[in-house]
Amino acid sequence: MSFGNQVQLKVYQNLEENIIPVSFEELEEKAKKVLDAKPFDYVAASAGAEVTVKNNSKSFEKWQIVPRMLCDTSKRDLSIELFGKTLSYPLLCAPIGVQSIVHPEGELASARAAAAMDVPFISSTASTYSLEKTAEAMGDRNRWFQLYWSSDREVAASMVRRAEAAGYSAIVITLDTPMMAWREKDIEHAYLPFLQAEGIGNYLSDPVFCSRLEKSPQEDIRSAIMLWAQIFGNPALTWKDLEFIKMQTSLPILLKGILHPDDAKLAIEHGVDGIIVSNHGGRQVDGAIPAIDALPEVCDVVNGQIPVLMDSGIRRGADIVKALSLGAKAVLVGRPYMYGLALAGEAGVKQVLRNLIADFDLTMALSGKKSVRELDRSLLKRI
Ligand SMILES: Cc1cc2nc3c(=O)[nH]c(=O)nc-3n(C[C@H](O)[C@H](O)[C@H](O)COP(=O)(O)O)c2cc1C
Ligand SMILES: O=C(O)C(=O)c1ccccc1
Repeated sequence: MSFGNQVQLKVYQNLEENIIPVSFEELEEKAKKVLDAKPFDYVAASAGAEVTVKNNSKSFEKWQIVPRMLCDTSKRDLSIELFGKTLSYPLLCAPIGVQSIVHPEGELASARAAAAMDVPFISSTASTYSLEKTAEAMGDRNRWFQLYWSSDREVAASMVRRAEAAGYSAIVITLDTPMMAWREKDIEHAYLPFLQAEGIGNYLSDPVFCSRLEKSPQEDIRSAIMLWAQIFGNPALTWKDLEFIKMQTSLPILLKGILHPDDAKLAIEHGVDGIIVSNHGGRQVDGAIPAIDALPEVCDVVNGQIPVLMDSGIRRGADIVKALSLGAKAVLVGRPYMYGLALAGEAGVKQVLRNLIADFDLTMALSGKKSVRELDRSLLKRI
């Protein structure tokens, strides 16, 4: 038997390092065993009756790969070009807030793992550690900053400026979460880590945020938490407001949470540099369309003018092959790396990323494609 790829070879050679389950389902199950119910449910659960999160996965199954034969896939290229940089793989770590609830090193461990695997890390506004500390953990590796647009727009502007100064190379504005959705598990547990000051590291270290407080967060953490709760999201935002953020930075701006083709059109009209098709892993609008089903129409209206990325339901290599074949330039992995983090910190995240890349490379090759540029809709059949 021959090994299909270098990453796979590494997976086999490092069997003793295989410290976490390989399958997503077992990974989730094991994370459930080691974590307390509150943080586990915060990560695993979704909005409402959790219909959308289930359909995110089910809809991937509706798209089936029809592999091609005799295509010489002995040498393969997984790299892509994005905003003037070469990415080794069409994969990024999704922005995930408050990672310290599953592991004390939180985002710092995930960011180090992403850097080691040459996977860009998207740092969340709602991180436990500040964006500067996360940047420091990554050296010169590619990183993006995700913005939750505060209702105090000077706070939002300050974070964007800090991100640019700290070497982040793109800004992702998440549009689908101006407020937290109805998440039944979190309500049952009465669990919101932010109320214990977890996940607000970017605010506590922000000069504009701190200037709004009478006393420093060290002297009066309750007031800081209250202010955070007041200004976290901004449901009043409209397309016109994008101009303000664009004025704060020269970095490319992506909009995350696009599902409707008309919103994709508006995004282009308003001069953004990229979009991320996402339903936030089913955590916001329960009943929302699965992201993989929204992707083809969005890609049709975008028609190659700007890169379209996607997340929500990426679990295995075949999911990446399908998303890219439907027009995504790259995908974001979410919950799987949180479970890797919960089980084994930095090494766990590394293993999740390495397995996903190896699986993607093999699935692409066995489908008869030697580079991501060759993936298109002719490879898929919808049932
Ligand atoms: C625990 C958790 C926290 C998240 N925090 C953020 C966040 O701070 N900012 C953001 O844009 N998206 C956030 N997301 C959404 C992810 O970026 C991504 O859209 C989602 O995880 C994709 O779904 P999947 O994990 O089921 O694949 C979060 C998701 C989870 C599971
Ligand atoms: O939990 C989430 O999905 C999320 O996006 C979020 C929102 C606010 C703070 C932290 C995470």
